[in-house]
Amino acid sequence: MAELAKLTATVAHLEQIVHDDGLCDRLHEGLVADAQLRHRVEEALRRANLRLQGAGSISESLATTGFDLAIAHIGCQLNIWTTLVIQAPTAVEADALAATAGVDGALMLRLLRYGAAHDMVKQVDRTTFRASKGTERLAKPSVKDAILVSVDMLAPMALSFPAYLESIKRAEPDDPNNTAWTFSIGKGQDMFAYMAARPLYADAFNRHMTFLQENTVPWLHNFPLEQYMDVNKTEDRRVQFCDVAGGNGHQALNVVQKYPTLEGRVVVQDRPDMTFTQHTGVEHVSFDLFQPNPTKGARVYYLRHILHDWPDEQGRTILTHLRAVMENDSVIIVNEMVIRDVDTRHYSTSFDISMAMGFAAKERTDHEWSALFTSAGLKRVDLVEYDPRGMSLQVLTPQ
Ligand SMILES: C[S@@+](CC[C@H](N)C(=O)[O-])C[C@H]1O[C@@H](n2cnc3c(N)ncnc32)[C@H](O)[C@@H]1O
Repeated sequence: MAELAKLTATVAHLEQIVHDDGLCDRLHEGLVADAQLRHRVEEALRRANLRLQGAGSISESLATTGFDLAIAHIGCQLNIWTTLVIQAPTAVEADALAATAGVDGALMLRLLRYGAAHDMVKQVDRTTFRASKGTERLAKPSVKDAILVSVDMLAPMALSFPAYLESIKRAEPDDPNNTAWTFSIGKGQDMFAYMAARPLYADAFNRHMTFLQENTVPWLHNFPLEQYMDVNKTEDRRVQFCDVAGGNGHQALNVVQKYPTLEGRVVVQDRPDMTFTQHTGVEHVSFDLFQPNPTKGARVYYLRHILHDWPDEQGRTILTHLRAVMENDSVIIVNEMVIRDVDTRHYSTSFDISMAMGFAAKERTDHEWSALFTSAGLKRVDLVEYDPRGMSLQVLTPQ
């Protein structure tokens, strides 16, 4: 069959990529610079793999879904990835790694063999391993943070989702006080309050939120934010940019860095129990999303990954509080996913389901966003998709 011959040639090309580190690195660099192509490659490889699998393969991959996460986490806990990266390019005997980590030698060999089959390490011979690109990635603090949050928080929450849905009689989740999270790990406490009481997770989560932007096209690259702020005005202490529930302020920092002549104030608001990173040029203000906003008349109120954490009723309250403190020339800029109605993708639908689990909230379609804004007395005057995975900027003014 001609199609099989074609597939054989495609697979041979992919195998060549997999086995040639230099080629892999060059392609990786190219994809970092081309987000559209990177997204197409990710989707095409993932979907082709799913489409070509038989029922047996699908049940095997579903049955082993959590294994990569578990082994990646064990590797972090035992410092396997960092040790291999420090030793690189020298290869290390499994026994030596086992002795350093205080683990049984035979077990270490099996963990490393799994790692080699899943691109976490490179196997040199029967008992020797060295760092690969995959090991370097696993050794990055940001990846370690994501693994920790996933193992201790997200994965257990996801596995409780079926039982939780039964407990709410299969309704669409819409109560932020009763979510798969509060039902399982949170034991009644919402995720933000849970993390605020546990700095290990709050810090990892905040660093993860900062890291998220590394995998998307930076929103400030092509967006003319200067149209909405007074970037060159002197002696004006008006708030120019207010990052509403901005976490540790990394987005506001990007604004200060992009507009060094910005004279007005840049403010980051978040919960009083949230620990902030101090950034030069960025002020911190404690606030509550559900109380009147203390920062009046800012030029820009910016919300990234906030409204997707809340159902419509709470989203409307958040926007109404902002609407109440806007001046005639103020805008709200919402940096969120606009999820497609059809031809949906892995990234956006995964986020959507995780919002349902964690917060009884959702990623919204174009239509759902418009309805939410209108219900809060706002109108959308611009919509720019800046990332191929659907991340978009929506500019709102009072109606
Ligand atoms: C998903 S994070 C997004 C953080 C930041 N905007 C970003 O894009 O990295 C949600 C933020 O909302 C804050 N938050 C949650 N509930 C809040 C409340 N009731 N009042 C103020 N901030 C809140 C959290 O502390 C957290 O920093």
